[in-house]
Amino acid sequence: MATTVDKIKDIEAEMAKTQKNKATSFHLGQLKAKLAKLKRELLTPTSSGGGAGVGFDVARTGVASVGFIGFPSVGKSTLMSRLTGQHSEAAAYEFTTLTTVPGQVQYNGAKIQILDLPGIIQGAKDGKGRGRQVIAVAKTCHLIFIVLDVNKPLTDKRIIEQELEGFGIRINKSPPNIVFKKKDKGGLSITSTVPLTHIDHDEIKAVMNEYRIASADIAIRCDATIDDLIDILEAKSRSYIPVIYALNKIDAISIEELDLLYRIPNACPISSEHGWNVDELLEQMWEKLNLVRVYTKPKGKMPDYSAPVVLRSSACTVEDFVSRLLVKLIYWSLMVRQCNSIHKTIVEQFKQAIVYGKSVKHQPQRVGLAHELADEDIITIIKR
Ligand SMILES: Nc1nc2c(ncn2[C@@H]2O[C@H](COP(=O)(O)OP(=O)(O)OP(=O)(O)O)[C@@H](O)[C@H]2O)c(=O)[nH]1
Ligand SMILES: [K+]
Ligand SMILES: [Mg+2]
Repeated sequence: MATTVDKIKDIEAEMAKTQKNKATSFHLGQLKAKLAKLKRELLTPTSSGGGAGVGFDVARTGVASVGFIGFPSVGKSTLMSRLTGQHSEAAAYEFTTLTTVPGQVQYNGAKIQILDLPGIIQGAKDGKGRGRQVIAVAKTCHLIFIVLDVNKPLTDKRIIEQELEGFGIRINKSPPNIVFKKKDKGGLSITSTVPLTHIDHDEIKAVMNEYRIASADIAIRCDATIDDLIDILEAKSRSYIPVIYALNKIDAISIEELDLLYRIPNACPISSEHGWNVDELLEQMWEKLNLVRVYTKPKGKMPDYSAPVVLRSSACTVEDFVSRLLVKLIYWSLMVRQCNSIHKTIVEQFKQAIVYGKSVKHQPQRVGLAHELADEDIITIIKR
């Protein structure tokens, strides 16, 4: 019986020899949808393999995690030790690192977890080496550093991107602006707010047919490709993750070569060994993570600027803030054995919050639990 990998190869071969035109667009749409389904099958963790495994899953700490992806010996572990002070074995031979090595960096008052990972090789997404487990860990990170050795061909960059994309990771991209709503009846209704230059309705129908979707509203609000549409249908297995290209070992190249590297978007040239430009890398990391620092101000007192509560921008409401405080409080009360004194959660006791900062129009402003906080806001919680 043909394996999933064989089936994928067959479809890719057929797509390569099919020219794109009006007559073939239905067929091509169908092939793309089939391919996406097979790839999902390949990457879904089963008891017999796939997913993360022993030595790969580590406890998550901090407000966000950053994973390192790269070919062997590009300097991932050297960078890890440089950033965190946590030693990760580095050596001149390939596959020095064999498991996930966690470390932590404290930046702007936020604890950020750093995950040094084993090197991957081309074909990792198809099950070569431990690449699948490694990329599975990266897929759960909030930011990925693609570490590249500047002495090696720049085509390595593209190969790594393809490996990540093949795993459902979308790099430095937000989800396509397509609103998809499945219905019980009424057929397919396809509308678009911009001219579609990459897809026609035949292709869309072929994809829907392959996914056995007979009735749905599809509102396309960008010049989408068929891959964008499939990304929406496969939303559960897609992760949109920011990436920084850490271009390592610049100590080994000329100034002229270095100039060229500065033109690459989302990149940061560094030397892990010498610590060159690592500050810039941390700054870029901070920007990409888009974290929200909130300072607490006890009523009638000055704000506490020494220890912000740090939230991710995807969960930064007053309620998220309060829950975080609660976690800290429970932890603290466990430490001093006062569990019984916290019988009511702060959320239950919450009356309102008084906020100063970028998230509010008036300084200060009274807000409720659903209010979204912004970076460097100051908050006072008023209890019932
Ligand atoms: N010249 C130079 N060499 C470096 C730099 N960073 C790392 N190296 C060297 O590159 C080699 C590989 O470094 P590692 O940190 O082990 O690389 P890795 O990517 O973790 O390798 P694997 O774990 O095997 O995938 C070592 O000999 C390092 O000393 C750098 O900035 N400049
Ligand atoms: K190495
Ligand atoms: Mg290593």
